Amino acid sequence: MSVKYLFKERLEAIWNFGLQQVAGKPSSDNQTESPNSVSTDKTVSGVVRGAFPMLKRAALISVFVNLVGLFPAIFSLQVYDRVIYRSGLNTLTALLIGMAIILSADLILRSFRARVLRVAAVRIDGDIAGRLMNKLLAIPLRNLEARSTAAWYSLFKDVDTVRVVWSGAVAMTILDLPFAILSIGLIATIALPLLPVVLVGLACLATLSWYSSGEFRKRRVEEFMLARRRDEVLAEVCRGREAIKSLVQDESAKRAWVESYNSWVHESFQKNGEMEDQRELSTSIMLSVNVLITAVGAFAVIHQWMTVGGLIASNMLASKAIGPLASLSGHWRSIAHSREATDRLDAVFASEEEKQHTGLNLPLPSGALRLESVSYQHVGAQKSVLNSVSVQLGPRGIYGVAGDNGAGKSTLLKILRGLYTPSEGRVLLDEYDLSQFSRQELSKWVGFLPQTSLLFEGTIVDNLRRSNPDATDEQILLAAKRSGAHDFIAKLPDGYMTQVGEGGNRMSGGQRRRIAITQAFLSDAPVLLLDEPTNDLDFATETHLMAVFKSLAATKTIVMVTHSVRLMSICDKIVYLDKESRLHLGSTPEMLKLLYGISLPKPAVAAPAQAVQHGVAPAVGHQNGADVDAAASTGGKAAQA
Ligand SMILES: Nc1ncnc2c1ncn2[C@@H]1O[C@H](COP(=O)(O)OP(=O)(O)OP(=O)(O)O)[C@@H](O)[C@H]1O
Repeated sequence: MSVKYLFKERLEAIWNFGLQQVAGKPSSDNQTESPNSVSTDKTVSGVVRGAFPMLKRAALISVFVNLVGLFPAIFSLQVYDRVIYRSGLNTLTALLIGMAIILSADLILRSFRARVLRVAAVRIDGDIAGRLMNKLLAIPLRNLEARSTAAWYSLFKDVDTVRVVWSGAVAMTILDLPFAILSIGLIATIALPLLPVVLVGLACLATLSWYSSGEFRKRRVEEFMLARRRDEVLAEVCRGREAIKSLVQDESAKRAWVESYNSWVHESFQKNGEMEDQRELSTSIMLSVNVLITAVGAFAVIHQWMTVGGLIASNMLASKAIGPLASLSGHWRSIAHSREATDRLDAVFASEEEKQHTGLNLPLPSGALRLESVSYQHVGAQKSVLNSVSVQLGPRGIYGVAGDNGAGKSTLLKILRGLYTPSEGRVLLDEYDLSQFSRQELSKWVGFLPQTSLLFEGTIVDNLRRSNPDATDEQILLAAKRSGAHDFIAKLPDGYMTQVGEGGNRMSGGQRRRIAITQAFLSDAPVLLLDEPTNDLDFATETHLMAVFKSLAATKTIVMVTHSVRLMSICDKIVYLDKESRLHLGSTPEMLKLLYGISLPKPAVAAPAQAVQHGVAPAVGHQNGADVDAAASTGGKAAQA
């Protein structure tokens, strides 16, 4: 089976394992020794331990690789001491045939070891990356928001860092290190006078290695911390490209980038300079050892304490004995970086997770929402956004949420959706405390439209199915007609198969909004939470949606945050969040009068043709936008006066 499919299966096993963990079911894989068994140890070292059988296999192959690696030196010894002195051409032929076999075995063993290490490294990478993805999806939104997007993204780079140490040069150096003893033993046997030279070389390299392990001992690689900062700035610049261009913020963007880049490049230049010096020094030590071996060896040969063959062979063996230690000086940095990455990943793996599935199949609630003394404080915020608020919304009807910018309206909606857990108090949906359910369970009961409409690369229909993978084509069509999205989608050359681009950037703001509203409509939940639903929408679409909302409110509880007085006019009640984060509930006419000095005109009942055409009952109430707009402007003027 190809590696591609092997690891696809493994990633699926990790994903299923994550789901079982979330569902609270024990994993049957844990008890078996199948290649896809997933360790229950949630740390990076746990994952590495899972790959121990492969690493042990690589260590075992290393024994043979290192034994076979002694043969070229033995070959030289035989050629110089026996073949040359005795003109033994037959012996030379036999030795050459033997060496050809040994060198072939050496090549096979080395390739095999490299492959075993590569497979172990990919398995370690796949397991950690798979768990990280599971974890990322399970971390509560509040904690996700506490770090920048780039910081989360860089955790996946940490996985690469861990993998690099377990594969390739670093792993091979570590595996070869203990076998230096074999070369030293052979030198002691064939050229004892050279042993002190080799031991002095080893001592010098060990000292250099200890010196170059400073970052490992400090548990901090400054250069990589600064590289993370540089990447964060870069990510922010890329994300804000439109604002930077349109508001001509080039200078400040460049300044922020230059600052982070300079700090990184300064540290990188300095550290790489130190590393290069250390590398050159270790090369010099190795060359000096070779020169000294030749000099001391010549002296010993003259005094017949050893043979010329022993001298040549010892020079080769000395390189094998001290080579891994010399390489280690250059690998400390990767090892230190990997340990730092491991600590960071372990901290994330140990962090709090969202509520897991209860597994219960409860009857659909009627949609009555009740907040009981709810307070909420964001991570790192000085004060609470909501202060002991209590209110009952629904069942059924439309509730508008009004308040100044930053008053906490979106936060309130996220609490009602179960995305934020109250710092104090509780939220009930019918008689159920929301905090007992998982996000997935709640999605069947509570539909949500976020303030910003973010789509994912793919087609329109892909994006719609993301919010309800089981939706039928008919349900998608109905939801799109309700949101007003169908009108523009039907006119696109590729219709529902149109590519939306990265983040939906091939769609206009209003088109993105209509798709996002369709997504919210696709969940047939008894509660619908809408954060500024008609942002970016044209007058006609807003009018159409007002009728749709009114119609849906006959069976659902709709809570919508809005700054639009026109939209507020269709609400049954309005919740107002004041500057002290307190909540006030009143009827729409009463609150509009109180907040904006607007008196609503008499209800008009003309339903928009589009809404009726899409099977939506006529809206009742104050949906006559023109009247409200006129009233709003009068009210605004009155308030100003
Ligand atoms: N992730 C966050 N971390 C820290 N503070 C936050 C976070 N999100 C919002 N806040 C703060 O919480 C307060 C309420 O924010 P929220 O988005 O709920 O306000 P809002 O009433 O919806 O505002 P607007 O009308 O401008 O959309 C603000 O002071 C904001 O700075």
